[in-house]
Amino acid sequence: MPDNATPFSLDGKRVWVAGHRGMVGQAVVRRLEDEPCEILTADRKTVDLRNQAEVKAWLADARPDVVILAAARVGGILANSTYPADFLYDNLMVEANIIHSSFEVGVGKLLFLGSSCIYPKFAEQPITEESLLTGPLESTNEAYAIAKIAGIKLCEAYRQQHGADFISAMPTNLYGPGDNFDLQSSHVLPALLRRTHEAKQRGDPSLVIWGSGSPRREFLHVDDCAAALVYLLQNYSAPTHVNIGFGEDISILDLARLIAGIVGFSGTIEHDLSKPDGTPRKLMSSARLQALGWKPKIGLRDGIASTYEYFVRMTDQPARGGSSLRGFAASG
Ligand SMILES: NC(=O)C1=CN([C@@H]2O[C@H](COP(=O)(O)OP(=O)(O)OC[C@H]3O[C@@H](n4cnc5c(N)ncnc54)[C@H](OP(=O)(O)O)[C@@H]3O)[C@@H](O)[C@H]2O)C=CC1
Ligand SMILES: C[C@H]1O[C@H](OP(=O)(O)OP(=O)(O)OC[C@H]2O[C@@H](n3cnc4c(=O)[nH]c(N)nc43)[C@H](O)[C@@H]2O)[C@@H](O)[C@@H](O)C1=O
Repeated sequence: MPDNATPFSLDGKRVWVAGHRGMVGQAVVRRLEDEPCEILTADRKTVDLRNQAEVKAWLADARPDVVILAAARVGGILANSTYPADFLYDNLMVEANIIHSSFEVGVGKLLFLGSSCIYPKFAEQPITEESLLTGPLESTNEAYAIAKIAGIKLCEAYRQQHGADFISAMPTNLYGPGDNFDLQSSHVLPALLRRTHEAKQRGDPSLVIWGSGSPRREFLHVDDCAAALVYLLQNYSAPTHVNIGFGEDISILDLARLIAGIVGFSGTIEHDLSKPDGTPRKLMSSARLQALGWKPKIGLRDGIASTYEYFVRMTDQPARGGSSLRGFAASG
């Protein structure tokens, strides 16, 4: 069987999960523990992925058969719009270093993770893979989106020029255990879980959400995302990137109401209109992935409820000597 044929077996393979400490990386590691492969990891102190020499040396030494590129500078709407240079530079460097050096050391299969923000701001809904580069991007995350589009194009180019089996997946907005709960830099779902929990604890009469509440987003549990990523590794080999979505979207106001119900907060919801709304709607078509034979299992209500249990468990820990909840100590 040629190297880039499907199905691709992970049996006995050495798989490097780049970004294994992040929300997606942790979920991918959990999922790969069910496969007969060897999982390789390297933390930021060992390899700064923006540093070409460090990435090259690490890959030349570790010699993975498979690379899952789940490392990136990631953040919500405010972080993206406040630090565009960091989001563009870091992500371009991480992708370019890992994709190029993986090719040089002969990695057999590489999976690059992009994001649904690569699509035009006013793309037709649900958004198909063909919408890429058909219109202007949303300004709040243009820098990040351009870096992610460059990553897709790098994978396509190494496939076209060198026959490398490099593929790309575009997950929708994700949530779950291991998420960043920092109120300034996080995405909406972890931010609202934390803010609603704290409002309930304080007995606040109201809760503030950013923007008008009218934008619609599609949310996928990170364990479903990890399952889809491993499925794509095993069953997909082609130039076109593949959307990974949940199949339904929800307005931010309805998400806030859903979270309030799960947390048990009965106050009112108010709006901070100084904060951006971002793209009005982002519902992807996952028809290509479904045609390959994969669909999600975790419903939004159940997924949020289990993520809230995780959050409460983690926030309990300072009393017992220190929290491992990401972004918890850093914000107010
Ligand atoms: N979260 C979401 O809603 C979505 C995420 N994605 C994509 O999924 C991927 C993972 O995202 P997610 O898990 O949420 O992000 P996280 O921020 O949780 O994790 C990112 C990981 O990348 C590592 N990393 C970043 N920069 C460097 C660097 N210079 N050197 C070494 N390691 C680095 C971080 O290391 P450290 O722990 O040391 O900081 C961290 O482990 C990204 O490609 C993202 O674009 C796509 C769609 C939605
Ligand atoms: C995954 C994806 O994530 C980002 O794009 P986004 O979907 O716009 O991000 P978000 O989750 O931060 O916001 C979604 C919506 O929710 C509203 N909102 C309300 N209240 C809070 C709140 O408290 N925090 C945040 N962050 N948003 C809030 C907010 O105003 C917006 O209307 C990019 O990083 C992008 O690059 C990317 O790939």
